[in-house]
Amino acid sequence: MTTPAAPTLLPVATGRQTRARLRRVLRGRGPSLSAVGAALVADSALGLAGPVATGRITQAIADGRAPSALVGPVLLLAGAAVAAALTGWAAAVLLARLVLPVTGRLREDAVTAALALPVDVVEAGGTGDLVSRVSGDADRVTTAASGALGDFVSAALAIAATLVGLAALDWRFALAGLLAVPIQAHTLRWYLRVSRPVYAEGRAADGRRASALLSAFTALPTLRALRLGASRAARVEEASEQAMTYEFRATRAATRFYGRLNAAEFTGLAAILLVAFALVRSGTADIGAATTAALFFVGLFDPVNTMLGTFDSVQQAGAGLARIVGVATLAAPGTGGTAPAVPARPAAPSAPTGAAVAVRGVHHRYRNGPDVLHGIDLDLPAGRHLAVVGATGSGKSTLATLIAGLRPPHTGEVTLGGVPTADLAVPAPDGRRRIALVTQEHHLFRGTLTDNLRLARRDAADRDIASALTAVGADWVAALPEGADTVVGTGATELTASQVQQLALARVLLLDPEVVVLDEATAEGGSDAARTLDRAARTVTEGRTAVVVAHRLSQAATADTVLVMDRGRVVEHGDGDRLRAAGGVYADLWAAWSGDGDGSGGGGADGGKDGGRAAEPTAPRPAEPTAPGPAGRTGPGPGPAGAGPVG
Ligand SMILES: Nc1ncnc2c1ncn2[C@@H]1O[C@H](COP(=O)(O)OP(=O)(O)OP(=O)(O)O)[C@@H](O)[C@H]1O
Repeated sequence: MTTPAAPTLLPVATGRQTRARLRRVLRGRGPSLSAVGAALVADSALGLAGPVATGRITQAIADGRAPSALVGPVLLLAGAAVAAALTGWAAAVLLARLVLPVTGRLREDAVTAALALPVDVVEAGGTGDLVSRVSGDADRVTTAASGALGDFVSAALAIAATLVGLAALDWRFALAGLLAVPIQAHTLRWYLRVSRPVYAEGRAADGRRASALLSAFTALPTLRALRLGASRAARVEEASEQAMTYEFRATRAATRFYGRLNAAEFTGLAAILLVAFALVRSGTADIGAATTAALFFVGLFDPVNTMLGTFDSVQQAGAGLARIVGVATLAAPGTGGTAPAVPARPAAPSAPTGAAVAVRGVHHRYRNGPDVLHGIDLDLPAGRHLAVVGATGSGKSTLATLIAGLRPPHTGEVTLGGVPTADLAVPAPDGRRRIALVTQEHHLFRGTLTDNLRLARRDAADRDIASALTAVGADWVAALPEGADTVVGTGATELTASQVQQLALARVLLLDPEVVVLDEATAEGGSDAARTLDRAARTVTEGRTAVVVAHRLSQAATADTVLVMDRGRVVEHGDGDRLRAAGGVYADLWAAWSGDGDGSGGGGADGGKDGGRAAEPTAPRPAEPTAPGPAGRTGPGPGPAGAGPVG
């Protein structure tokens, strides 16, 4: 069987990291832990009352005593049963109260950490793997912690109490019972050796299956259009088969494990009965003690099987926990992969001083691919607007995501007010977002339109939402059946791509960031929708530092500076009017665009989309260093010299 092409899975935490994380979340819960321990110990001790009472009853009958002699043991039996029920119930409740907040916190931290992960880490790891960690693994840990863990501890205590009970009857009973231990220990060692890698590989196979499923579902329209459904289904099936293979292997190991445990039970019980026979014959023990000893040992079957059997779930939970903590170690800034965990909220970086953006010597590549940006340098003073133009694939969106801090550059630095923008993905201590990015991807969550906008600011008042909608020209909201309270999204009121884009811009207004990066290209140039979006974009960028990827040249017309990119390099940079006059690449693009119409937006800025004009190789002009311009602006000034390239 061949392995389906799989993304590099996210890392798994080491045992030390996982234990450290557990210690952190359990800190301050000592009293709850003690209460659970006390309830479990009491429950285990009460479990011995049954065999003791039965032994006494057997002895009374063997001695031919009056029925009244049975009253004491029967009362002991009944009392112990009631008390054991109460302690068992208390232990379960106390354990749930301890475990549920702890596992809830673990899951919450994993989700927080996952949301803070750099985009390229998620892309490299596969969204499916991430989803399987914060859902399947987190569920497994919760279930094991509230079920198997309690069973495991109470079984261990029951075993300890029974061994003490056997020794109290006669040390030889305890010794006979211990004969089963080497077989059990050997069985457990064998099982752990065999099953541990099976579980770890099984979890990884689950992650690959989830990734395959997720990518198939997200690409559904494309798969249908290209009739690729069958081949994609075959890949999902292959990933499922791999996951199933591990499940079969785990089941086979578990069956053999329980078979070997039965052999251990048989050996121990046979030894106890032989010792009992010898002790009764020699008069060292009576029938009652022999009965109690045999019942003690039989009573061990369940706890031993439970304890060894819960290794299954405990192991699975351990593997799941290590995978969850692995996400957290990646997300913890500056941990170097050895940090015990992410804090509840990742540490906020130092605050930027001002809203100027600086790009220094930036090269970027996706995973192991070739460089798609080659040595970009750029200075954008606070409050200035930069338009980025260039052919399809020239690196505009990549530069935009680096400036927005969605991913760190491979080499070089992108800063806002002196702080790397990738660190600013975490909101400032005052909850404010410094940078907002509006991309070409539209995200409309099913819910009311208001809910969709409150994603940007949870406490936004209705009037703030109304004024944000007005500012982006979303007059159509008033015509919806319930205005801003209308449920929108799949299966409800559907919105056009341009309307969704307006909502994305309205979100930026609510977010009120210092820097806005716009990389949206929904509307055809020259259409009413394009004009509305251009107006909305101007409103959103007003008073902020702005980077606009100009998919329509109309978007570049009002920028302070224009940056022209070609094949990952800056080939022109400067004032738009002067660049047009300079007769270079931008002038060509402008001519092509305005030639299509009257300059009101008839064509696209992407050379590739315009018949490949700007997609032709463009010879870079001699490099020019970035230097403060005459009016305090940095980078090539607006004069003819400014029409030259930067990088
Ligand atoms: N997530 C990604 N993984 C791998 N390669 C990518 C990724 N995104 C972009 N690229 C590659 O990086 C290069 C630059 O792409 P980018 O999207 O930045 O260009 P662009 O100028 O914005 O193009 P467009 O106008 O079509 O959006 C291209 O070769 C593209 O194939």
